[in-house]
Amino acid sequence: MNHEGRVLIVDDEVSMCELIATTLQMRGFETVSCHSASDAIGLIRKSEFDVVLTDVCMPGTTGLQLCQQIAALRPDVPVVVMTAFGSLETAVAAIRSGAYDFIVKPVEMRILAITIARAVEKRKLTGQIRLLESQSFASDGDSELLGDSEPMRRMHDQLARAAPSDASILITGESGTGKELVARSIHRHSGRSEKPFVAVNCAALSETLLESELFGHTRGAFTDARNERRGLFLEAEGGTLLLDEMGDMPLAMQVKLLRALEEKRLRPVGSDHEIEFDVRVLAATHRDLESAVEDGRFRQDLFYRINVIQLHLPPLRSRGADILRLAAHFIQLFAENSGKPVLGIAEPAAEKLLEYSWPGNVRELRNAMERAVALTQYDTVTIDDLPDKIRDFRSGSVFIGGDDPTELVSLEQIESRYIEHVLNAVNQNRTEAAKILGVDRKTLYRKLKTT
Ligand SMILES: Nc1ncnc2c1ncn2[C@@H]1O[C@H](COP(=O)(O)OP(=O)(O)OP(=O)(O)O)[C@@H](O)[C@H]1O
Repeated sequence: MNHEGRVLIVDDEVSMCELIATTLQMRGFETVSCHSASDAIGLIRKSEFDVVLTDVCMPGTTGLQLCQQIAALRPDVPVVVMTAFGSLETAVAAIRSGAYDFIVKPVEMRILAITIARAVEKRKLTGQIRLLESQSFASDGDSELLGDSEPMRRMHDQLARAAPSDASILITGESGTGKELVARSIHRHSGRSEKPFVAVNCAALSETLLESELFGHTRGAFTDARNERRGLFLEAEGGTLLLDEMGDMPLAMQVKLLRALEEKRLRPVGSDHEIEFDVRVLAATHRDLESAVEDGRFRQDLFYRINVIQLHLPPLRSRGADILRLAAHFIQLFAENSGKPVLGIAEPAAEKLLEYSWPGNVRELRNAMERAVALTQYDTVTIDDLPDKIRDFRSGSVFIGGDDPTELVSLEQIESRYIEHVLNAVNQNRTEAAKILGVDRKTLYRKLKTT
């Protein structure tokens, strides 16, 4: 890909989009245009961009709201906002909404090109810093894998047995259940603990970037490759490499990865030579890889290669009293960090934590406790310090689904609505849904087909 960066242009005025696109293309940028914020979000979810350039005034979702959505969805993608001349308030609001920069309309094309180039550069730098941070994560107190509930004990047992072997391990579990923490723990308890632990998020990078990130590249392999890069496999030499969000790896990359793993050799992008490596590979995913294999989205041969041992992290809602142990641990951590004398949690608040369904798992609990410690006016976390979602959560109601609570429906309808409800709760993971529903996967598929 020979271009300076990929820019998404969002403006409801088609002629404006065309003018900007031509200007940027002439300066070597690749551009994609769309005419509404909702189309922009759809494109950002599907494809990789280095910068988003958006107008503020658009019918429907405004450019400022779009900034906020991108900041939540893809904080690594800088947004440049076009504001009307003389409207300083809008420019300030844009920066507050998470925009990286703004340019004033009527747009001066030379300034536009410089601003976009700066934003692309910024994105590259942040990517490198994140990578460094993930590599230098020390094994401090915050990285301990807490939990004493039955499912977590089983997990700890399996971890202790699997860690010293050199086998590939597939770590599965919903988002926020602690998969990365488990990977670090496997590394610490293995014969490779003195060597590096390196983690890479396969979902965050496009196919080309991922290949050069993993295998490295020679100088001049592509436009941006001013220097040679060793790649993460070689950075992790002798140690452990975690391929996080493995279920999102592009199919073409899966082929290259499988070859490298089987031959224990890799070829840096742009090089004629293969290099041997010695790295233990761990993979983590919140997706249902077995279904992905059945649907042709994940290669079966690669699945067998990485799934030598599987460690499954149970969702937080099934860990019983661990919820309170973890809450206490996080309260202590944030109380120490903020210097606030918060000692524990009041009973009604504790009951709510046990009742709640925790779709975001341990990460959600950690965030809730950080917020609660900041908010509380007492020496304990009270029910008022919990987010509304948790405080207002009602469990135990009879499940009917549908919009009308007085509606009377057939058992068959309840079954199909409940299946849909469970699938939504577990991110469409059919293996996990079948477990919760107490049926095997084949039965679940059959029921899905008939509904
Ligand atoms: N058992 C645990 N004990 C203590 N802290 C935990 C535990 N499990 C998870 N955490 C904390 O919860 C947060 C989320 O964990 P982690 O990033 O490992 O989850 P994950 O499953 O890899 O998430 P994702 O699938 O979204 O990448 C981290 O801050 C981690 O330290």
